[in-house]
Amino acid sequence: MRVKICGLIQAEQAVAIANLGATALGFICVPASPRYVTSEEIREIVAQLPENIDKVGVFAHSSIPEISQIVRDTGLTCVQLHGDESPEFCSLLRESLPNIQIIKALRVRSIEHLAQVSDYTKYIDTLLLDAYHPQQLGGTGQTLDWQILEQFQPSCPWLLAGGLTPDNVVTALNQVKPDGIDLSSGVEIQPGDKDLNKVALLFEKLGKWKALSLE
Ligand SMILES: O=C(O)c1ccccc1N[C@@H]1O[C@H](COP(=O)(O)O)[C@@H](O)[C@H]1O
Repeated sequence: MRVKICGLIQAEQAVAIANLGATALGFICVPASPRYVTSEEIREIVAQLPENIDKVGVFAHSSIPEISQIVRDTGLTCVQLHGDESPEFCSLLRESLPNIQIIKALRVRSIEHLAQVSDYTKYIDTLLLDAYHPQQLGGTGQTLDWQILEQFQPSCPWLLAGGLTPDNVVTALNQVKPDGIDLSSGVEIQPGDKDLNKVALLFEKLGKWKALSLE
C-alpha cells in the first residue's frame, strides 16, 4: 500500500514521517495554500530525505515551464496536478519531463465525474481522487462518497485522498480498494504542522489492517 503524506513544510517532520514508513511526501507549490513552500524550502527538505521515497510537488493551474523550473530547482521526483489540467496538458508535461512521475488529481463531485478518468490514464502514472470543495482546491478535510468508489478499478494505479484520518482509514479501505492513500489535514495540528503521533497511529492502524486482511 502506497502512503503519501502531503503538505510538509518542516524538514524534521518530513524526515520523521519518511522513517515512519511513508512512501511519498508532498510539497504544496500552490501559492494560495496555507501549506505553500518555496523552491528553496523544498530543495532543503528534499536533500535530507532518503533516495527511495517519492518527492511530490503539488501544483494547480501552473504552466509547464513553471512546473519544469521548480522540478529542476528542487529535486522533486513526481508532479501532482490538482487543478483543472486537461489530458492534453498531462501529455505535454510528460513530453517535457519524461523521467518525472505524474499524478493527476480529480476532485470528484459525483459518480458521473469518474467518466473522464479514461481520458487521462495513458498520459499519467497514477490517478488521485479527492473530494470536491467549491472554494478550495485541496487539503480541505472533506471525504469522498466512498460508496460510489466500491467498484472503481481504473486502468492505472490510483490513490484515495480527501479527509482521511487515522480514525477513518480502515473503514475507507474496507470499502474501497485503492493502490494507496494520501493524507494531509487528517494528520495535522494546523496547516503544514504535522502531528507525528497521528502519523504513527496511522501506520499502526494500517499494519493491523494489513495483518487482518492477510488472515
Ligand atoms: O493541502 C493543500 O493545501 C492543497 C492545496 C492545493 C491543492 C491540493 C492541496 N492538497 C491536497 O489535498 C488532498 C487531500 O487533503 P486532505 O487530506 O483532505 O486534507 C491531498 O491530495 C493533498 O495533496
